[in-house]
Formats: sequence, C-alpha cells, structure tokens
Amino acid sequence: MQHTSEDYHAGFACFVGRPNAGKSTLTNAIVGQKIAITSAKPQTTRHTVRGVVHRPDAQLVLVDTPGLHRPRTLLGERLNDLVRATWSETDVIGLCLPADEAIGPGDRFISSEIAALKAKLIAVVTKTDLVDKGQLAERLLAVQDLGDFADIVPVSAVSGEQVETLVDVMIGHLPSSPQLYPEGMITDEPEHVLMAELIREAALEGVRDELPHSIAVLVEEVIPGEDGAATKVFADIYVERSSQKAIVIGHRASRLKDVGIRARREIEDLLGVRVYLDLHVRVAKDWQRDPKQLRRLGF
Ligand SMILES: Nc1nc2c(ncn2[C@@H]2O[C@H](COP(=O)(O)OP(=O)(O)OP(=O)(O)O)[C@@H](O)[C@H]2O)c(=O)[nH]1
Repeated sequence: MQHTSEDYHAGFACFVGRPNAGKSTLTNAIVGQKIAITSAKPQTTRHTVRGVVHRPDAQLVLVDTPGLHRPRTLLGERLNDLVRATWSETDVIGLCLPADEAIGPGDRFISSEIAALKAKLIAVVTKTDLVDKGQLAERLLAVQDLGDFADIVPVSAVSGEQVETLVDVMIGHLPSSPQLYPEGMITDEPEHVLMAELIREAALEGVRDELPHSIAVLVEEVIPGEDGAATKVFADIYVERSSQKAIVIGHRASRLKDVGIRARREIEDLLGVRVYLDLHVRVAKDWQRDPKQLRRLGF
C-alpha cells in the first residue's frame, strides 16, 4: 500500500547506554523476535541489527549498536566509528538507564555525547521490575537532572510493562516520511549474519571475561535440505590463540557440543526448518588487529 508523507511517519531509532543497561533485551521485546544477541556479560552486541515495527500509520526502524568504549584495538576504533555513524543517522535515541543502579560517570559520558545530536532524546529507565515504586520515583527524579529529554519512560523488557507505551512515544517523535521498508519485514540483516550471531551467543555462554572480544563467527556455507532433509550450515568459530581454542572446545569437545546443540536450536527457530550444524574452531592469530582478517569476518 502506498502512503503519502502527510499521514505517515517513519524513521530510525536506537538505544544507547552503558554495558548491560538492557538495550538488546529491549530491542528484542519491541520487535518481538530474537534479533540482537543478549548476554549477562557486557559488550557483546557487535553487529548493527535492525528491527522494524510496523503500524498502520508509522514505521519505526530500530538499530542496535554496540557500546562506545575506549578503543584499544583496530576493532575497537571501528566499533566506535560505527556507533557514531549510527547515532548521526537516527531520529530518536533512547538512553537506557537501569532502574536498579545509580546514575554514574558512564551514563553522564554517554548523555553528554548524544546531547548535541539532532535526534530527539528519550530517557528510558529500564528493568523496572527489579525495583519498588519508591526506588523508581527516586531514579526518575535523578534522570530528570541528567539531561534535556523529550520524554522519560520507565519500562521492563522482561515483564513487558510499558513496552508498547515506549513504542508509542518513540513513534510520536518520528518525522513525516514515506514508508521505509516493505510491510512485514522485520530485519534486513542477511540470514547468515543472524546465524553467526546466534552461534557467537551460544559460544559466549559461561566463558571467562576476556574471551568475548576474541570470538568471531563466520558462516561459510548453507546448503538447503531437499525432500525433508535437514539444511546444512557450516560455520567457523574464530579465536585468537590456541589456549582460547581449548576453552571453547572444552574437555573432550563437551563444551563445543553444547554450543552446537544450543546454536542449532536457535537457527532452527530462525529458519523454520531442521538444521544440521557443523562447527569448527579455528585460530586466526590477533584477528582484531589485522585489517584483512577484520574485513573477512565482516567488520
Ligand atoms: N530483570 C530484568 N532484567 C533485564 C531487563 N532487561 C535486560 N535485563 C538483563 O540485563 C542484562 C543485560 O541486558 P542486555 O539487553 O544484554 O544489555 P545491553 O545493554 O544490550 O548490553 P551490552 O550488549 O553489553 O551493551 C541481561 O542479563 C538481561 O537479561 C529487564 O527489563 N528486567
């Protein structure tokens, strides 16, 4: 259906905030499908993954960005560039501030970084299910002093409370615009990137803190199954050192087997077909510092 720009609003939005603020979980709750990876460990969102919310009179395109942090490697610098580029292209930015934690230097840093952007700024107080009414009221007052926000919305991605309200508020700040994406489209990420993210998420479960930045996943080949046969997915998990390879594989490959089972289930959900997943762990020495390797791995 064609929409004229007068009666239709559309635009881009993203959530920012310090690590673990709940950005990915909120994105998933809004789009209603698992598209961005979440984990209990900070800084695991790497790809820019979009989710599209369709309404009869509006379209909200969510962009999931990695966090801005002090760059120590080439990858770190590229990630920061990516974050800034994303911020400058968005119409609405939701600054996520966890209700169960006091506002700290990290929040003030990000708040000041986004203050000068042309985007409408919304403060999103996340994880409200973790606090009582009194604590929430206190946090909302503190947020008011943090910056100049067009709206302040408390929300719980886990209970679902206020998620719809937040979407309404964000849509309310979108400019008049023709439709940006076809109806029914939820994400424009190629499927192999989504698959790689699901494998990476599974591989990150329960590993030590220094490992997440050293893992990258590349889906090498996907062979669709014919006549009811499983679709074959061949993927490589890249680490930087052989000691890390041993961690990922585990004793008698037990860990890798678990990773494979978990990732396969997620990929089957994503594709809606039976999947045979073939995983290999490879060492790509210092891939975070090597431009050629970075390009190959999609950065
Ligand atoms: N109780 C509760 N927990 C939440 C909520 N939202 C997120 N969490 C948890 O908080 C942790 C961090 O959530 P993420 O969505 O991964 O946070 P993020 O901001 O995307 O984190 P980075 O990718 O590190 O930047 C996870 O363990 C989530 O399960 C919520 O509404 N309620």
